This record gives sequence, structure tokens and C-alpha cells, in this order.
Amino acid sequence: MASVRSPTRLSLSLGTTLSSSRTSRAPAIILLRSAPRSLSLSIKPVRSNFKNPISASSASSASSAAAEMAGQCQKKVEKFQTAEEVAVRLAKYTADLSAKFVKERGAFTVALSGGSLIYALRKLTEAPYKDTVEWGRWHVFWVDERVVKKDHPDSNYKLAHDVLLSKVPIPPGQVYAINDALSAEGAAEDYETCLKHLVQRNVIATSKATGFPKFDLILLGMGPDGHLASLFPGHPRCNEKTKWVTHIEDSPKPPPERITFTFPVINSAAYNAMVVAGDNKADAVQRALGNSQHPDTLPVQLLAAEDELTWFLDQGAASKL
Ligand SMILES: O=C1O[C@H](COP(=O)(O)O)[C@@H](O)[C@H](O)[C@H]1O
Repeated sequence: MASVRSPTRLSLSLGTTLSSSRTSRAPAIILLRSAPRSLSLSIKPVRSNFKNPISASSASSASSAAAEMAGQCQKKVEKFQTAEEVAVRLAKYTADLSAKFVKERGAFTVALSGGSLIYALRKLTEAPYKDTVEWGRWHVFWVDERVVKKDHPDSNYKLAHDVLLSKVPIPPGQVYAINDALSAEGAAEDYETCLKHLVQRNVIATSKATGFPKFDLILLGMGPDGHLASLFPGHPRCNEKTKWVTHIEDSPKPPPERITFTFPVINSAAYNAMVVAGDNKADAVQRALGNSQHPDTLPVQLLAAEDELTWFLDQGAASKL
């Protein structure tokens, strides 16, 4: 446990990837022990050259482009002792970005995952955020969704509704759930059409770098297998380079039918937050951020962002870094 009470967050600017420098990582871990409330590592800036294939004639495979983006992306790693501390930090991080984008563009477009990420957002429903966040400017999307009815226990919409959305005053017309009357393929097409209309109206921004929609913030979780959204290890949908939203019917994690944003859309977000808790995810975190030499690329290793990618880890998730 922490012997230092100060809540000070320690920032280290490595100027390189975590995996490229054992000597840079070592003091970070020592400092973590002596100033353990949280640790922030900042990893080198970036510019993406991944273009929407619609506008780029020489696009290579999406996964190699995504891997290149991930390698160049500015990443921060914030490490906390407990999942509770992660939740406190995540609420402030999200509220600060909401204020920034509402000021800059009059709206805040945020895409949610399902699973543990939603519980990590619970502090947003408490003071001061419940009353200070401009909820009326929020536009809420799902980075992935299970193709089930909205009141089904597996529904990502239901989870977000129960934990967050029912407790804050976001206008119902700005909460974009999937059409649960459609097949997986139909729901993915319908959701992409919905996004295109909102891009036309400039509710959702467009990435100048890629031509894909640029969400202000995408909030992500990761499975122990290194999947994010509904992009699973070895699945061909990880290579999608044209569609904004795609579907799967063979998810290795139930339920099998899902829709998901594709990597070009996820990696075009201004800010991506990857929120991970628990030592059952430490191996995948190590593969993504550590010095792993494993030959197979996990989906989470392809994650990038246009402006900034931040990993929020509890002690268990960070235990192999
Ligand atoms: O199936 C899913 O799993 C991932 C990870 O969930 P977690 O509970 O292990 O954090 C989630 O991010 C995704 O949205 C969801 O559909």
C-alpha cells in the first residue's frame, strides 16, 4: 500500500515507446512504489498518415496502417492503485474533455463501450459532475453493441442507461442506440447511415487526416484476450478499411452477433481512453504497452488516436509493466 499520502500525479515524458526502453521503465516502476497514487507516462507525439481509402488511392491494408498509427500515436499511461481511483480520475478526465469540446464546437460527441468501462464512469453521476457537466450538449454513441433487444441483460445500451444515462439530463434525441429490430448486418448499415447524417450536419466532426468521422472522445475497455469494442484477436473485421461500422456473427465472447466501429473510425477519434482494471488483463496490457516480443498482434495493440490516447490502469492491470 501507499506510504505516501500525497495525491500528486507523477508525469514522465519518455519520448519513446514504453517497449523500446527498459531503462526508462525501471525508474518509473520504482517511482510508482514511492509515489503510488498514480503514475502518468507520456509517450511520443504523432501524426497519422492513414487516409480514408475513399480519398486515398494508395492505402495499404488497414491493419498495417492501424499498426503504424499505433506505433506513432501519442500515448499516456496513468496508473492507479485501485479501480475506485481510476473511476475518480476518469470522471474528471471526461468532464474536462466535455468542457473543452463544448467550448470549442458547441457539442461533445462521446462513444461508449460496454462492460466494465461503464461502471468506471459511475462518478459522473455524482457531485460535482452531475450538476456541472453540460449534459445537454452531449451526443452519445456506442463503439460496439450486442445485437439484442435494448432491455436484454447483454445490451450495452441497457448497461449504460442503467448506470449513467438514466441519471443525467442528456436529451433522449442525442442518445444514438442501435436499431434492435434489425439483423446484425442491417443494424451496422443503419448505424453507419446515422453517423453519416450527423457528420453532414457537423454534429460529428471529420478527421482532416483520415476523412473518417472524428469523435471527440471514445471510451474503451479491453477484454483479457486483448479485444476492444467487438474487434477480436485474429478476426478479419480487424482489417476493415472502408466501412465505418461493421458487424460480426461469430463473436468468441457471447452474444455472437454484434456491431462495432472499425479501426479507421476508432483511431480517428480526437481522444481515446482505454480503461482497464484487474490482474486477469495484465498479460494483454503488457503486450500492448510493455516489452512483449509476441509475434501475434492483439487488436488492442492497433489502438491509436488523432490527438491523444490515454490508458487508465489499476494496479492489477499494470502489474506486468
Ligand atoms: O464484449 C465486450 O467486451 C469489452 C470488454 O469488456 P470488459 O467488461 O472486460 O471491460 C467491452 O469493452 C465491449 O464494449 C463489450 O462489448
